[in-house]
Amino acid sequence: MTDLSPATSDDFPIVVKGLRNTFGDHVIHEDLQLKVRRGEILGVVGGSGTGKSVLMRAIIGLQQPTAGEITVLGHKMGDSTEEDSIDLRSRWGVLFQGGALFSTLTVGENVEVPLKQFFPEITDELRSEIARFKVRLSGLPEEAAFKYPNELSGGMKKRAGLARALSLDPELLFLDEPTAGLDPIGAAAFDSLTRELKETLGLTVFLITHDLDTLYAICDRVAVLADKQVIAVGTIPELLALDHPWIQEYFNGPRGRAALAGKGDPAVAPEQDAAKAVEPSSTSREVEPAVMGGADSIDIRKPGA
Ligand SMILES: Nc1ncnc2c1ncn2[C@@H]1O[C@H](COP(=O)(O)OP(=O)(O)OP(=O)(O)O)[C@@H](O)[C@H]1O
Repeated sequence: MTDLSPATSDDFPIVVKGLRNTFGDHVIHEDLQLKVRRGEILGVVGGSGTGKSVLMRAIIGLQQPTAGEITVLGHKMGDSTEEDSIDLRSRWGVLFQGGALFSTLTVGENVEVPLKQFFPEITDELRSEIARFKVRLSGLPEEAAFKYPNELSGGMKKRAGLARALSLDPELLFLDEPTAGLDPIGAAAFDSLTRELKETLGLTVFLITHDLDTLYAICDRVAVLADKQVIAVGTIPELLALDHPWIQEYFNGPRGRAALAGKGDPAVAPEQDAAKAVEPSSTSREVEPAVMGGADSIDIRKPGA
């Protein structure tokens, strides 16, 4: 059985124990356990409808669990005072599927929304300057701050959503299928940006994805959701060593093998250069694949354990 007792918020900014989520009679999670390590990019995978987004929403307090305990940055969710929970919400950023930008606000104004909410004392001028900085940090040209979401390409919208997620200098970044709908070049550039931001800003990243290339390129570990639980957490080689049918089919199926073959393929480099041309001012760079291995890193949950 997975040992969850020594978790501290320093080592594990997110700890989920015995989580149960239901919608009426529909049980999504049952006794789900998960620990996210500080400074890692944790990829979260699972078939459609296995509850990846519900898990993310539960962690950030948008979904009230039926049972279980979620501790984020040392605070037990649901137990905090109003003041604590406001403080907590200012320490994470979320990029929802589709970006979830306000269509009637410019990109810059979108980025300013959390700043206004959490730091109302900041002057208009400073708030606008911070927003423009976050827009640039997300690999967009500064002029994009003055555009409306409908004037942006899909890739630029994702970056705008990322700029808003970064507005409060978060410690935790939640990304829900960030590369969905992007062409392979745009997706690779977004992956590079995620890795670069994680390294330079010291973020811990919870990344839901169906994108095998993303998993291979930037995730330190991967958590697999199936049968209402996180059935395994580890590096991809560690997961590949497991005899679980879904894991084998996912990573060893035709798409998994293609993603593995593409990893480290020298042809990737020119594509990523091309990405810079497609999305002006991209801060993307080629990233080294995440270091794999580490005997202590695998965490396998046996069904029923
Ligand atoms: N607000 C809700 N009310 C009722 N059922 C819901 C609600 N939100 C999610 N569900 C159900 O919970 C299950 C898990 O949904 P979730 O969106 O977390 O899946 P997912 O693993 O993220 O799927 P996908 O990979 O397709 O995005 C689904 O069956 C979904 O229909």
